[in-house]
Amino acid sequence: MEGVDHLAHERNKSEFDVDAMKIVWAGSPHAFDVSDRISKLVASDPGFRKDNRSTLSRKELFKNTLRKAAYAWKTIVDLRLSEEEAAKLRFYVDEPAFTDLHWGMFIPAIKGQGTEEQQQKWLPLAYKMQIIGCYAQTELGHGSNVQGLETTATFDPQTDEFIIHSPTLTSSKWWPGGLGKVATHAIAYARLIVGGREHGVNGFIVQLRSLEDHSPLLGITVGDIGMKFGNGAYNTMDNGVLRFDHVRIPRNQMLMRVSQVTCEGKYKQSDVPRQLVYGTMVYVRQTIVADASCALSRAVCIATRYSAVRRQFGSQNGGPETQVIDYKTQQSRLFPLLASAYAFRFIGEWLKWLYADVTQRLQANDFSTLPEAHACTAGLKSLTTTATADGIEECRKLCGGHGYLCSSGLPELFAVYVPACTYEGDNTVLLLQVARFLMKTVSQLGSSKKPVGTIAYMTRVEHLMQCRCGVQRGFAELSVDLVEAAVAHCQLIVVSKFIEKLQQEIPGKGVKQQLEVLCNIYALFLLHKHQGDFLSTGCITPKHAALANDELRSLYSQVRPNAIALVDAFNYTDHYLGSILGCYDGNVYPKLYEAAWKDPLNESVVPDGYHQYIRPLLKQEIRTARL
Ligand SMILES: CC(C)(COP(=O)(O)OP(=O)(O)OC[C@H]1O[C@@H](n2cnc3c(N)ncnc32)[C@H](O)[C@@H]1OP(=O)(O)O)[C@@H](O)C(=O)NCCC(=O)NCCSC(=O)/C=C/CCCCCCCCCCCCC(=O)O
Ligand SMILES: Cc1cc2nc3c(=O)[nH]c(=O)nc-3n(C[C@H](O)[C@H](O)[C@H](O)COP(=O)(O)OP(=O)(O)OC[C@H]3O[C@@H](n4cnc5c(N)ncnc54)[C@H](O)[C@@H]3O)c2cc1C
Repeated sequence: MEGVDHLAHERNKSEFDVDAMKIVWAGSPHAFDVSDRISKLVASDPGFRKDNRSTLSRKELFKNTLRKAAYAWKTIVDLRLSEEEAAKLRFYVDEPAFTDLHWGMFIPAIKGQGTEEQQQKWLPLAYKMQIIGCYAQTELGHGSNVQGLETTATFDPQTDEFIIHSPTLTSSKWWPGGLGKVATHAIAYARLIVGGREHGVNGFIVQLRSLEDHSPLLGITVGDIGMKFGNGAYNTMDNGVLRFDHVRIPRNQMLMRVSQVTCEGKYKQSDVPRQLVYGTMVYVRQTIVADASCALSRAVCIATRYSAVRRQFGSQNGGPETQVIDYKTQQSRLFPLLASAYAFRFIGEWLKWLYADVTQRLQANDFSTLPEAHACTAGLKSLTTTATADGIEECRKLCGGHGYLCSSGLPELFAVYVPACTYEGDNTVLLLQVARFLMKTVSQLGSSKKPVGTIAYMTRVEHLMQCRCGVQRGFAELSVDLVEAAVAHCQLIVVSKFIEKLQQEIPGKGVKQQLEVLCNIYALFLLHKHQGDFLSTGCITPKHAALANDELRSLYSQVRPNAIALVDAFNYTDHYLGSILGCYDGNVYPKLYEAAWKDPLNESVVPDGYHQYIRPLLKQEIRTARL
């Protein structure tokens, strides 16, 4: 029945203060207030409805996305929302759109790689959305290999301009979000050529479309690259293709914080690492880690609530069947994902601190922690997105057949999420960067340069020094093992930062105890999953492995009575979850049944096509094959 909380009996089992846990999950009382207020604002406004997406054509879907983005901007302006509240509103609108790239990459690129003067010119236009930007780096022929990009930017000293050109088909920009139909400007990455000499890849602000009638400017060929995975999903985003035919831009539209070109045509490299040109990717990778905890927690919330509602087998003397959340196999699949959602939340908080710290250091020309920041953002982006994509699929399977319905919210969540394993850096390519960082650290063991921070533990692996003198097989030859080592390194960081989180003052009855249980589940689940490595390297004995498995079972039993409360702590509205299986009141079956009849296919009792195709079949009016 509507209005009845079918999960009340589960919520009454909770052994901790859920409201206090909501603050922990949000990060602070202020952050909780903003999230709670904005999520309810979006949920209550029919202008942000999203339950019809799966029935729209691509063009209808995209136009609806533009409408929502404009409506969101009007809401932000009318309500005078702060930058923080505006970002939260776009987050809870929950639809990939050009605004992600405008706010999430175009503006950060100008802030990170533009000079003060360039920031003063372009940021006010971008903040007022008087221009709409995208981040055009990837090309048809190159994405991972940035140094392989082919677009050229040739300086013309006669006119004090750069000539931006796509010399080959494979140099066509391909994938940039927002580019296909909306962006008026791009940060385009191109090979800088001055006086016939190449100076690597740099970013250039290029106007693509007229601000009067939105038509592509002279020399610009631009469009959408076509349908992507899933129906709705990421098809709300106009990932685009872009070709330049000798497009001229003023010299002051090359982002010049890292490198400069003077009007005399002199190239100058600032005394900052060239890799700062990659700074926007580092920024986005750290936001992607926080986003992983959001996506995984959404899937876990749905699967946990539904696992408590769903009963299957086990009826005694006509009594109720067993809740599937009580099966040990369901717990062993679900609870490590619940623990991972919390673990990724805290590692996301730490990574945000690390990024802010390295950014502050960079302003003082202190580049000492840049390599570690690159390795951490790359590795943790890879680790958390892989685990989250796999976790969302596991949550779908945990919900049985109904998990495959669009009304479960899980297929759409999966389809929107999985490109995170690729964009902002293919996950394997990024792990190879971590592996390179680890090998460089090993090569420095024994020198005066002592490993600190997240690699401090490597001082204790002196034996690695010997292997350094051993048979040196190439990095490429050992890359599979090195990628595994990179994953292990990142997992150690996640566990360490979860433990550090527990050293902090955490208010609320039973809250710290619950987090300790989840931290132990996260760590012991990894130990169990990789016990072969731990045993073969002598890190643990078979007895330790058995003890760990026993402890895991005990920990699952400790989580069980708190599972619903632990996902309630995410404080997601039913609107944001977009899932009948995960609805707060657990009133699943009536909602599933009601939703079915809303499908367009049920607008008529007799389906279109019956008279044309089925009736002749049934009436044997179609010549049957000779028997
Ligand atoms: C790193 C590469 C793989 C290789 O680069 P290369 O130049 O060849 O370097 P190497 O030779 O490997 O290494 C040389 C040294 O440089 C060091 N290094 C490398 N990279 C970095 C770095 N980034 N920082 C620091 N140092 C670095 C390296 O360690 C070596 O050091 P050493 O010599 O060993 O000491 C490079 O090619 C690469 O990065 N490839 C990956 C390409 C990539 O990631 N592309 C991404 C394109 S953009 C994209 O995909 C966008 C997707 C959009 C998705 C949407 C995301 C959400 C939007 C944001 C969130 C929403 C916010 C909304 C807010 C709101 O609404 O308000
Ligand atoms: C939804 C989506 C949105 C995107 N948005 C943008 C955007 O806004 N702006 C933008 O510029 N780009 C964007 N991209 C592009 C994205 O950044 C690239 O696709 C990504 O960096 C991967 O590069 P690639 O496609 O060249 O993959 P490849 O590198 O071609 O990957 C193919 C395979 O090769 C392997 N591989 C590659 N190099 C190595 C190596 N050295 N060693 C071992 N294995 C290797 C990879 O691991 C992978 O298995 C987007 C992509 C997607 C899917």
